[in-house]
Amino acid sequence: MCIILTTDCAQSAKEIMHTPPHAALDHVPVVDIAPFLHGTPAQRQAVAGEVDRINREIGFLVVTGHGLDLALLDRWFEVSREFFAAPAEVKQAVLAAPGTHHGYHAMAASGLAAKEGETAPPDLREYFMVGHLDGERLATTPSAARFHRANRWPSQPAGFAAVAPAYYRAMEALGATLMRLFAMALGLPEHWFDDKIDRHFSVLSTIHYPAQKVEPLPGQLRAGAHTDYGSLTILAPSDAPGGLQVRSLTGEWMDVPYLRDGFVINIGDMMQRWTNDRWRSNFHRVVNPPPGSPLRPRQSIAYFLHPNDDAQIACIPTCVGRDGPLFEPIQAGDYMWEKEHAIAAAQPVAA
Ligand SMILES: O=C(O)CCC(=O)C(=O)O
Ligand SMILES: [Fe+2]
Repeated sequence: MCIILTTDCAQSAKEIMHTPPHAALDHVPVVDIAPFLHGTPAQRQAVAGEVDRINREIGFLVVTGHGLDLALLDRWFEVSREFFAAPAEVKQAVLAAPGTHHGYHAMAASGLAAKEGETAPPDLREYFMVGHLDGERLATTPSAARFHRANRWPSQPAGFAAVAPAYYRAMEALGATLMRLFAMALGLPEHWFDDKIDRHFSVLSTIHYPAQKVEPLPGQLRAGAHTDYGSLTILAPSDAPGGLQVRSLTGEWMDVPYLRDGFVINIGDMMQRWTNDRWRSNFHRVVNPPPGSPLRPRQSIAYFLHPNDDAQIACIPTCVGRDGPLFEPIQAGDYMWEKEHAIAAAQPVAA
């Protein structure tokens, strides 16, 4: 593929690649993206430069100024809470078929740390996943049909089937915006990713971590340490004890700050590979509430942005560096399929 860059742009991308490492971040930074959305070219570039620096170091940031309607987020939290509180048969009726995302995933039935080869007990959470809203139409080839299918909606609560798609659409829009910011951060034309995500197989997961009335098993967490495996994740956390932590460069766990209007954005393994290891897909986990804290559940909502099934994940031209591409090109869907099957094979037995 031929990428046309202006001399300035190519030069600055090259300089970024060879900038010596500076003081490591010891916190997850907050970035206001309003100047990227509404600012001058220089203001937009300043946000992009900051995002590049953060993604190279820790691959996690909290984004504000995104313009998303928080009332929609609150409503999605609310209908999700009602769904998780619904009778068991309501949840069982929409149980995800084995090996698929779409639908309900039962409490402590899987563990994220298993993906990293750990033998930790299953995670103390249950979740419901929504796939592309036009999944049936996009399942045009056997390859695409691995990820695309019809969504299923629970019979309760009544608002679920309307709120979930509305939130999914808001995430599609924010995801596309962030990919444009990422393109600029990588010294690419702003719309470089657009045609690689226009038939995406992103999944939205609404997650419930119940109040812990019984002590967890040794080594058992709300979500075990893992990296995400897509291109980027947009997470809406909630403010409750026992939250999200990210690993620092020196190996310590850092709490991710909670902001009412902040989305936590992180790089996944596929984006690390796409950027030829320029950006970091970092370890994170959700810890248990500290002993003695009030008994409270936690909710979060994660949108995992995956490109089109047939997008080629080959070293991005501005990321080649001195040593050339580190990885073979791979089709996005194949990459994900291999990852997910490795996880399925490594799952602990449900408690
Ligand atoms: O619930 C959270 O805060 C994070 C969840 C997470 O990392 C994941 O589902 O991949
Ligand atoms: Fe994660």
